Amino acid sequence: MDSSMVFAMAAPDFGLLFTASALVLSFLVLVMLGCNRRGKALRLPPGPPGWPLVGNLFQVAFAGKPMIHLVRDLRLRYGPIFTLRMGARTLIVVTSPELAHEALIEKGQLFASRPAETTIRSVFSCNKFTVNSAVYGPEWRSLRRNMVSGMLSASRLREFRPARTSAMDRFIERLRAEAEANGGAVWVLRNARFAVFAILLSMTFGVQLDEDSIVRIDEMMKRVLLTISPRMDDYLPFLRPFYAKHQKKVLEIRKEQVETVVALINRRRTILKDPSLEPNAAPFSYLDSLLDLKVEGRDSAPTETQLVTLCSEFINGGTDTTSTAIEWAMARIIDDPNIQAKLYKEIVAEVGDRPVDDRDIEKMPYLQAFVKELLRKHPPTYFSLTHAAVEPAKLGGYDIPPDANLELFLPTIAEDPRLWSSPLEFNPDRFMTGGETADITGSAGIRMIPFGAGRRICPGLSMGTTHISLMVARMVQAFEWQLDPSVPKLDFMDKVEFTVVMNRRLLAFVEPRK
Ligand code: HEM
Repeated sequence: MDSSMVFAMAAPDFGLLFTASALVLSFLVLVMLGCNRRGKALRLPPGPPGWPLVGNLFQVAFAGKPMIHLVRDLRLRYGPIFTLRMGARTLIVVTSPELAHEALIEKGQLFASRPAETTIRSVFSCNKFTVNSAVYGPEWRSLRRNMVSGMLSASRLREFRPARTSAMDRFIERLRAEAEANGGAVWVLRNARFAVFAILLSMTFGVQLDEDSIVRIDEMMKRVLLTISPRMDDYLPFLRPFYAKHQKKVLEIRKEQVETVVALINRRRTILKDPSLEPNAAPFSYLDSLLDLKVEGRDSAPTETQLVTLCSEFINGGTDTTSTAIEWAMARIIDDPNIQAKLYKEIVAEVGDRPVDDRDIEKMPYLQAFVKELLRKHPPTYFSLTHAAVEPAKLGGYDIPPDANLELFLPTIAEDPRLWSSPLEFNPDRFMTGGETADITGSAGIRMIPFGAGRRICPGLSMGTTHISLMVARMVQAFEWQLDPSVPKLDFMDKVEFTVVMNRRLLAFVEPRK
């Protein structure tokens, strides 16, 4: 989820960039002599020595491996908390359960804020007017309270059962049709992503959309996600003038997003005035909760563009995270026929032929253990969203200035050999009765926190786990899952693509069960 870990080198003017680099080099001597007096007074966590001005930026960018892998090397060398200076930004990376507990639980309030946004992100977040980007304070509290009570509570989750069930039916039919057309082959991530996106769209606007419209909106949202990936000038602000062309493109994409989403907002407004126009529309939607929302510290309800931003946050927050989990889930199920057999046996014993729905999940301990192990071994994001201290703070005895980006690396927590037996093994049985336990909220101690922990914990935790469990159950109930016969063995290598997906897209072969 932490996109500050990837560089999207959005085509700048390389001639100008070269000139700028030459200028920078000529300034280096001056910089070496004078810069960062403030930093000297602080005792930051250790980290690799960097160059003046750029810090460790080029070492990280040209390390030959992505940040998600580099972190493991760096922690061996510098310990469980280390500093990377990425140009103008200071990243402090936390990799151990003890330090995560200190930051998120013991000193939860102190580290509950978010750092300054990049210029592009500010455009898409309406200057931090979203739950995920808002600084810790009354505005964040209002927005988050509304999202949780308005949409993510257990009762709302129940109300949307019909929409979820019909999206699941369509999902299984899509898989069936794709398999029939391709000799049994299906692309797991693409189909899962589409299904989750459709559910979140209908929860956000309460309208039924045809497949073409869903695809069109999804493509637009993907363009937005690509656009907000960090650029070099986020770390080296003096390069900003060289990204003028890209900045123009950013504003065009924002305009496209606003136009697309405003059309959906207007459609919902029309339905609210006269429900008979679309009898299939849901009685409630996330948008409804926002229309007259009173946000602490603001006089008026959200503006049109703020509504666009908040609705987009709801849809995007849950789409890639959930669908990524489904891709890893099916890979594990294909890789270990024993797991698939146990899941299927439990489903048949619990519901027989009737399609599984979310009420059944609570009665399926093996499915729940499988989903827990899935989120332990394959958290959809390896970094939690970036935290920031509300004031100068200490962590692990080191100084953490408020303008530093605090990054929590989740896999090393969930694979800590001091906390887990055989941590690298994928073994759902570890969570069956009498085995290991893990409270994924982290409040009873931090052992695995795929949703973060503390005040900024993911508000979509229940919905996310419900969707994953339900999709896995429906997929195993409808089909027998097999390995692509042209591949000798599954490759569990990972890569970042918004979330952490399989390096080699999962193409699975399915056989309908009946
Ligand atoms: C498997 C599914 C999901 C995973 C693994 C996941 C993971 C995360 C993580 C790691 C964070 C950062 C927590 C922190 O800052 O410490 C987060 C925050 C957030 N997530 Fe999720 N998420 C999932 C699903 C969802 C869903 C379904 C929604 C809403 C529809 C959602 C909305 C959010 C929001 C709004 C935040 C920001 C919370 C805040 O800053 O107060 N997520 N999520």
